[in-house]
Amino acid sequence: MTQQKKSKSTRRVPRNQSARGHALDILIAIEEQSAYSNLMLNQAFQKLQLEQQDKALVTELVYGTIQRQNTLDHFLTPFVKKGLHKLDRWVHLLLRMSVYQMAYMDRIPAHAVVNESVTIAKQRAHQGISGMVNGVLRSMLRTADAFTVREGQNAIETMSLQHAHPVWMMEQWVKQYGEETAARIAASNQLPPAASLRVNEMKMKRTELIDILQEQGYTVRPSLVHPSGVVVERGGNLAAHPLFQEGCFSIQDESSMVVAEAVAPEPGMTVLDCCAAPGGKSSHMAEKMKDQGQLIANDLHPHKQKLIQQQADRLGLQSIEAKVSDAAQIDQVYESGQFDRILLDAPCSGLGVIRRKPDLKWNKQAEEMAQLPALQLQLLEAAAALLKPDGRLVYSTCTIVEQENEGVVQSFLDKHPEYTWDEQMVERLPESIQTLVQEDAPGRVQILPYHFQSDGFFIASLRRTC
Ligand SMILES: C[S@@+](CC[C@H](N)C(=O)[O-])C[C@H]1O[C@@H](n2cnc3c(N)ncnc32)[C@H](O)[C@@H]1O
Repeated sequence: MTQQKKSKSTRRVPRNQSARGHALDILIAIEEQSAYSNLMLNQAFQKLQLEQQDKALVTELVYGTIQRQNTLDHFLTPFVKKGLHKLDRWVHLLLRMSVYQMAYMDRIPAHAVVNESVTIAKQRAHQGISGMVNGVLRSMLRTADAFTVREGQNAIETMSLQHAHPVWMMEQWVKQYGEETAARIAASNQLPPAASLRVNEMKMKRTELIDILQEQGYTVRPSLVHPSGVVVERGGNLAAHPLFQEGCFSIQDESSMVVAEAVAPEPGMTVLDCCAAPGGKSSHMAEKMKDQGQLIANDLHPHKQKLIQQQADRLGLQSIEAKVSDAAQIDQVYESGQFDRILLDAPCSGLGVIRRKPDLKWNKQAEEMAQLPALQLQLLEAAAALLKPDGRLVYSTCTIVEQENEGVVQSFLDKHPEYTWDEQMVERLPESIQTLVQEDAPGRVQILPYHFQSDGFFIASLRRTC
């Protein structure tokens, strides 16, 4: 988020707001409260009761303005003579949001953007500010290359402006993946995420769900990633759908669905999910077990236990037991060698889900991320003590950072000769994902956000030999 800004805003808060006015209020609230954009949008929508069309516009303006903030500032800088850092926070955000519409939203005519932005400025402050907003936006429109990225000081800086990511993050990805792949990851992070559903095969077939939703006017298609997945291209909030309430499907990203395939628990087994809330993968595993056996769904935070239980109740899954404990000490809670399968879906930097949470990329610090592998290794070691000989331990994250993924697993294997890569994992994965597995590394897979326009995910499977 931006560092500048006078803490006291000079704005008045108008009543009867337009969709753009609401979007500006949400952007201001996100900055002032350092809040997550998705949570802030949900909260605002509950209060505002907007039409579906306005909701879509507000969502696009909020996500787009946050997604592209460094590029938008780059475009604005030559036109704001006193410097962006001297603007009031809300004026800066209004300018960013206006430039986002002019540079990236074809369907809104530029003059309409200027007029609307000037009206918003007039409603909130004195004429000087609306005059400045008008002047800046109109001179941008008169300048032929106002919305073209200029060369940065080096190739990485130029990429960071073109693809709207912090320089340090682009640097890290170029080092790990090379320039071309890093650019593809960053470019795909700008695309809006599609919603996807996982059908509960205990209650319904995927084709049945697709037929029902299509008849009701939703635009849906089978997932190319997972055989139980359904991608929703148009139609609205499915969390309110009666079939969701009846447990016929869950809302889950397509990459997330692959994790339970790697674990592949069977009916009657004893399974531990170490970091389970809100319960997406626990419920998927329980469904695969046909709800027979015992699935301990553990999380650190007591308030999240309820989320897991609600999920299990909605889906009618009796085999899930929601528990609370610190997974770093979970070897003190259960007997060693107790579990047939263990999943550690570890807390991570989340850099695979930037499409859903664009604020992540501006808030994360490289130093803070550097602490994660030590914690992840500690969690993996505690979990590993609980697995039966010949059992399976799956480690997954929703990040694309090598140190948190293969790096953690390799450090673990170096210290634990009783564990080895599970080379059979590849055979259990959906065909689409098998194509991503490297021939010489069949026990792990890195899904990148551009592969299927789903979340970036790392999945590794380990086998206990003795
Ligand atoms: C990636 S999320 C898990 C998502 C979950 N597996 C699902 O599919 O719905 C990571 C979870 O780890 C939990 N967590 C973080 N540190 C933990 C710890 N030390 N012990 C147990 N859980 C922890 C967080 O509360 C968070 O819910």
